[in-house]
Amino acid sequence: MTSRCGVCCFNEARRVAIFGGTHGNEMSGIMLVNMWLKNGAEIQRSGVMTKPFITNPRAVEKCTRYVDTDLNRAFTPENLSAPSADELPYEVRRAQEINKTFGPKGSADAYDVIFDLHNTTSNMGSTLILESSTDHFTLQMVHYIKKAIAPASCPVLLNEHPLLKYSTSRSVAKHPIGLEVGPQPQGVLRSNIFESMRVIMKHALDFIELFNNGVEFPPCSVDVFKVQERMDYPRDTNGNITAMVHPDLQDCDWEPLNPGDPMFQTFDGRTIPYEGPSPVYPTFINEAAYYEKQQAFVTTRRETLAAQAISKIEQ
Ligand SMILES: CC(=O)N[C@@H](CC(=O)O)C(=O)O
Ligand SMILES: [Zn+2]
Repeated sequence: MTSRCGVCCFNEARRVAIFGGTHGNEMSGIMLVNMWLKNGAEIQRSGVMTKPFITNPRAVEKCTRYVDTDLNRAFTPENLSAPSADELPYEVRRAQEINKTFGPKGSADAYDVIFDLHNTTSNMGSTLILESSTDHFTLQMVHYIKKAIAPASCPVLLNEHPLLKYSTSRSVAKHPIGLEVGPQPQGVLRSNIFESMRVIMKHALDFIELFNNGVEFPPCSVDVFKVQERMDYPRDTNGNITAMVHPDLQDCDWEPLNPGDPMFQTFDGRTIPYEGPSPVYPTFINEAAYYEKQQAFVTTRRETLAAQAISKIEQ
């Protein structure tokens, strides 16, 4: 990136990948990518090479989140630099292969943009996930997508948390972006979720085409939900959960949770309230994959980010 008069200049985004099956039981992304592998006409844009790719084929085959370890946590410097060996967990070997093909992570050779398609059992709608508040290219892209799908909403989750941020598959790209659409049960394909995901991808690729064609995007602001804290279920000393997400909180992703509001309900009907100091916006409420990660939901706060003007570097 270079800068002139407050405009961030980026190279054209020529190499773009769409990942599906980072989790092998999140069906909409898998089905879309498989469909585009057969016929990629709808994801083609002039001047852009868009590569659909199944990231965890063994997990997809078994329709399970992962085989040995979560691929979407595996792109750490340690894993990516480990000497290749058959004894490594399958997903670590796979992360190394993906890093070779689409990275190397952090290098000039890395893909420009990677979209990573996920589904959640939570009622999150179509959510875009960002890993950086200072990547003006992705900020402009999410601003474009939000405008394009309005009045439908498209919340943006920003995960820059020093402890809760993880090493995603998409993180090998210069501009990583996650797309999380729900609610959809694991292993189930829902047509409304599939279509929402497809529409967002259409607008995202349109944005890249406009950018490559020289359209300059003026400064704008983007409302995001910034990750604050992981909230676990109440558990007994054996680690078994002793309460459920409260019915008043279930499905209420992105709605304010105020101090004193019901949060969990014990099996004998007692309510456990939220006791934080101020309102938060919960999301990933009751995500199936997060029971093993000791997370009932994650709290966020609203923030408005400033996106600088962007333009392509003229060659
Ligand atoms: C439900 C699920 O898999 N969510 C994703 C979110 C992301 O891609 O950042 C994950 O935990 O990896
Ligand atoms: Zn996922």
